[in-house]
Amino acid sequence: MTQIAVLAGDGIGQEITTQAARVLQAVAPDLTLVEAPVGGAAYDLHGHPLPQETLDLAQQSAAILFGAVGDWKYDNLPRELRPEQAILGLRKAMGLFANFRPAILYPQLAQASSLKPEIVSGLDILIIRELTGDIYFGQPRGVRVVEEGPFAGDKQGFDTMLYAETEIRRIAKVAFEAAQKRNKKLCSVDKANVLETSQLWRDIMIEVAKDYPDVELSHMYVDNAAMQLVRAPKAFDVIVTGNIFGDILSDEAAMLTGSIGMLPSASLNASNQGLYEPSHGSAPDIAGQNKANPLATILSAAMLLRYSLGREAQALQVEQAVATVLEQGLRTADIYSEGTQLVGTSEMGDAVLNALG
Ligand SMILES: NC(=O)c1ccc[n+]([C@@H]2O[C@H](COP(=O)([O-])OP(=O)(O)OC[C@H]3O[C@@H](n4cnc5c(N)ncnc54)[C@H](O)[C@@H]3O)[C@@H](O)[C@H]2O)c1
Ligand SMILES: CC(C)[C@H](C(=O)O)[C@@H](O)C(=O)O
Ligand SMILES: [Mg+2]
Repeated sequence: MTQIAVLAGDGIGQEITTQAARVLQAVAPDLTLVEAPVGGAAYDLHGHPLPQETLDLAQQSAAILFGAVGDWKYDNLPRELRPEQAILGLRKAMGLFANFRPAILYPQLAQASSLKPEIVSGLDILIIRELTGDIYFGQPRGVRVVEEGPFAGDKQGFDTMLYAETEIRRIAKVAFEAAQKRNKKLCSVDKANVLETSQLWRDIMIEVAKDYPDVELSHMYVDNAAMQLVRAPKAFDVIVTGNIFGDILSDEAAMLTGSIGMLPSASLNASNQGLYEPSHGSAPDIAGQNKANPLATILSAAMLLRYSLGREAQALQVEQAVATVLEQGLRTADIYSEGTQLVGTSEMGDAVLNALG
């Protein structure tokens, strides 16, 4: 029995994972999908965003299909009880350090992108984001009172950006190997002109590059990368970067594809156990209205089939079905343009199911 944990979470999480789970079950009826609460939904039920039973289920499953967590109503809880701790906790507990965020423009969506069609048409880039280190997890962090200097007596918030050599080396290897399978161009994004963490990152990238002479390594500062992503995104092939820069750049790249509702992701650990989720959040502003685009989650399910289960043919079947519904002109509100047909979340799911062939 191959078990998949389905963790829907909050906001649009339930709506989008319902559609992705239907698609997954249709292409792979042998999979056993088991649901568990996570995020704010789990806090409401069990007083914790990542209950032990949910973590156990995730760890015992072949892969995890994840929706999204978070809602403004939990923003005043102590940090360790906020919904976002569930996804951060899963990444950390399962060692899911390698996050793949492919930004691919489906030709049918060239009009939906906020950039001119000629800038984005044919776009196919891969952002590889380190996911278990950096300022997200660095200690110490907290709020203290400043003792001296111009701000003495003030409360001061602080976080620590750090990366160990091993953490950089292992994400570098993943990125070079991914680049080898594509156009053999890897751009490492950092802020080495200012940050020690980034200088070490760059030094290790250069060192690891020696083992991959067929891959062309370049470096770019993150501010420039943010600019180049909207100026000439097709100049990139694979981007590798740290946790916080990758978070920001992947949302930016999402818009190149027409909508954040189109960007899937895979988060893998050393044994290719994986968590699959859209790159977007729980979108509380449109939750419960059948408006959310489920395609990023459906495409995440395709990545699950490919990366955790090695089922390339089924993954392609799902991706082809997504291309078909876009070709048919069906659009959720976020990717709608004149002359196309506006549909809701569940209708989009129905259409993908019908297109599976
Ligand atoms: N991995 C995760 O679970 C995850 C990721 C990002 C944000 N969050 C959380 O989500 C909550 C909302 O955060 P936010 O508003 O900054 O980001 P968000 O990604 O949830 O939403 C940003 C904007 O994009 C729209 N959007 C997002 N997904 C969409 C979809 N599938 N279809 C159509 N439109 C979509 C939303 O309506 C909103 O206008 C916060 O609590 C945040 O912490 C969770
Ligand atoms: C919800 C939040 C913790 C998360 C992150 O910052 O990693 C999200 O923005 C993402 O991109 O998956
Ligand atoms: Mg993010």
